[in-house]
Amino acid sequence: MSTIPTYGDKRRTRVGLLGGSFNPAHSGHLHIAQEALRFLRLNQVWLMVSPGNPLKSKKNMAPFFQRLESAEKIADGKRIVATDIEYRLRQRFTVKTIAELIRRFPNVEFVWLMGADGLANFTRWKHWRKIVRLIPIAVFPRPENVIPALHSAAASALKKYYRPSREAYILARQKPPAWTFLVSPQMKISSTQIREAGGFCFEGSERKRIPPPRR
Ligand SMILES: Nc1ncnc2c1ncn2[C@@H]1O[C@H](COP(=O)(O)OP(=O)(O)OP(=O)(O)O)[C@@H](O)[C@H]1O
Ligand SMILES: O=C(O)c1ccc[n+]([C@@H]2O[C@H](COP(=O)([O-])O)[C@@H](O)[C@H]2O)c1
Repeated sequence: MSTIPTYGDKRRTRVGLLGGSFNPAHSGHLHIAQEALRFLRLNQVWLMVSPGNPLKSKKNMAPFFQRLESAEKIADGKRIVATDIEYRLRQRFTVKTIAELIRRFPNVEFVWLMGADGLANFTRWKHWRKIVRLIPIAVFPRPENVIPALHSAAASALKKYYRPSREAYILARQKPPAWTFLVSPQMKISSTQIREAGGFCFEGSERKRIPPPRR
């Protein structure tokens, strides 16, 4: 069982937040977590498993704890940590999660990490402009999503806050709004692909097995 990470509570650290459904986790997630550690000079990346993406259907969504387990499998528990913190906070909206994390971890410099598909849809997220004011954002290229992301309404609205990829190493220290689009290798893999190939099977009800959320 993952707990709310406390590493960074007392020390000044830089943490990348990779929010996701992880339905299931895969090498694409691991790849961007590793790239983020390196390019953004982070101390940790938290694979923050969503209790339920507000924009995604519950159909074909595995129970939370199975998705958490799959994120734990790709994590190393040191620099890449799978966390159920959003479940414990009872939060599904990123804006609220980030505000709460900033409040709870005053010494941590957080960066939001997402694939190019996230930027392409970003204006559909609740209070997306507020998210941008709360936290620097690093976007990772993803096959078939680079052009839609760069031509998205969000990219255009946030143009003046764009920082070149070569400055990624200071992004975590920058006062938001600030975002970058990393120049890094792309991985053609998705959870959808894995599910469609029958690679993530789940059955039964999670309700029987899991304790109620703790805060
Ligand atoms: N191959 C990849 N390259 C870049 N970013 C990725 C990749 N896979 C996932 N991500 C990013 O990781 C975060 C979590 O993704 P998610 O858990 O939804 O995986 P997914 O493969 O996109 O899932 P699905 O196919 O079910 O939509 C998102 O910001 C997403 O853009
Ligand atoms: O807050 C929102 O409105 C919102 C809308 C869509 C996605 N998100 C978050 O984006 C992250 C990636 O989601 P997903 O399902 O594409 O992996 C995850 O942390 C979601 O909670 C958040």
